[in-house]
Amino acid sequence: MFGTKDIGIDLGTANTLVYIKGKGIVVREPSVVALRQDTKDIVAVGNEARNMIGRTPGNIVALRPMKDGVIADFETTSTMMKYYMNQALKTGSFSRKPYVMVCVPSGITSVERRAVIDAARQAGAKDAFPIEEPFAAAIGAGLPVWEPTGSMVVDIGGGTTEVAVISLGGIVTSQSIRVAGDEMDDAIVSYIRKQYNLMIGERTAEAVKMEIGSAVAADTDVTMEIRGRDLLTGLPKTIEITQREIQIALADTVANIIESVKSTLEHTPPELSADIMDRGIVLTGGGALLQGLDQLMTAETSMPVHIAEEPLDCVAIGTGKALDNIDYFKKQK
Ligand SMILES: Nc1ncnc2c1ncn2[C@@H]1O[C@H](COP(=O)(O)OP(=O)(O)OP(=O)(O)O)[C@@H](O)[C@H]1O
Repeated sequence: MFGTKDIGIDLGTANTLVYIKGKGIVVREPSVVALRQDTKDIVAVGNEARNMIGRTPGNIVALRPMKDGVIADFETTSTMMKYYMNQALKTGSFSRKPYVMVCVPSGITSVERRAVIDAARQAGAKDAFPIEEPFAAAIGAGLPVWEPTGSMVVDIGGGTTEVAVISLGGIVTSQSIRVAGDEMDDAIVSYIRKQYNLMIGERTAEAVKMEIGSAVAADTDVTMEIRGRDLLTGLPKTIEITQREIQIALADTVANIIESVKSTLEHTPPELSADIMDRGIVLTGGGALLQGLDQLMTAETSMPVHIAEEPLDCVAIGTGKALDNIDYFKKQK
């Protein structure tokens, strides 16, 4: 049995969360880094860097190093992780070097995975272990992953949607698609551009999605004002859009996510399908919060669908809880 100060890190494409056993989530920041372009020196990390997206002068760039589920810029990713780990280490006195469990996006290569683990060691871990995202999400959602029963989790993050069926501590069947929250934002940007000749930023699109986005037949009375740049005049302009329009804008992306759930179910052994039928499909990740997505998925799959409690925190909590079974991960290594 290990001490209560081990660390779980959810290195997500959109958000990075750090969980300390016995303390809960101590860091929750966007996975964004601002760099000076010429020297590559880091100017800001997290919220401060996020506020710079789309607003930087020429020599500074604010970027999401893991956007799209792949590590585009590996050194920056490692530096960002070390920065967050150090922040977490500062929040408590550690009697010894902590064990660290890191959840990495499933799109990354084994070389990149290795490098993330090395970066955690360099940042002060006694040892570090990788954990697969849907597995961590399922643990965090409270699913009985170690038991001989089928559980299905759909983790809809920023860059990727992971669909997995888990039983007896292993992933039986899974799918990972690069369609998730970011793609919803892009769909809103392109809808507004086509319909209104208005260019809006990705942060505005995300705000629209969170406020009035919907996966099901939506209300034309629910509206929101948005600001952007008129592509014809080049001047700033404000328009009003309806929830129904955003539902139309998001329809293809939502259909892709539901399609991957259906096809994973088709590849699921019948005994496990029966278990999932009883327990229901569990949605985690920020995308689970899209209004009506659970309803639509229920209608399309004929399965019960539940949104996990605190969907944005499931992966981080799962990495932390996985530390209770650290022997299992040591053996896997
Ligand atoms: N209320 C909401 N409605 C719709 N989408 C939301 C809501 N809240 C957050 N999101 C979206 O959830 C996504 C972030 O989710 P999350 O933090 O789970 O991703 P991540 O773990 O960083 O990414 P990945 O799983 O790809 O590594 C963002 O695209 C964000 O816009």
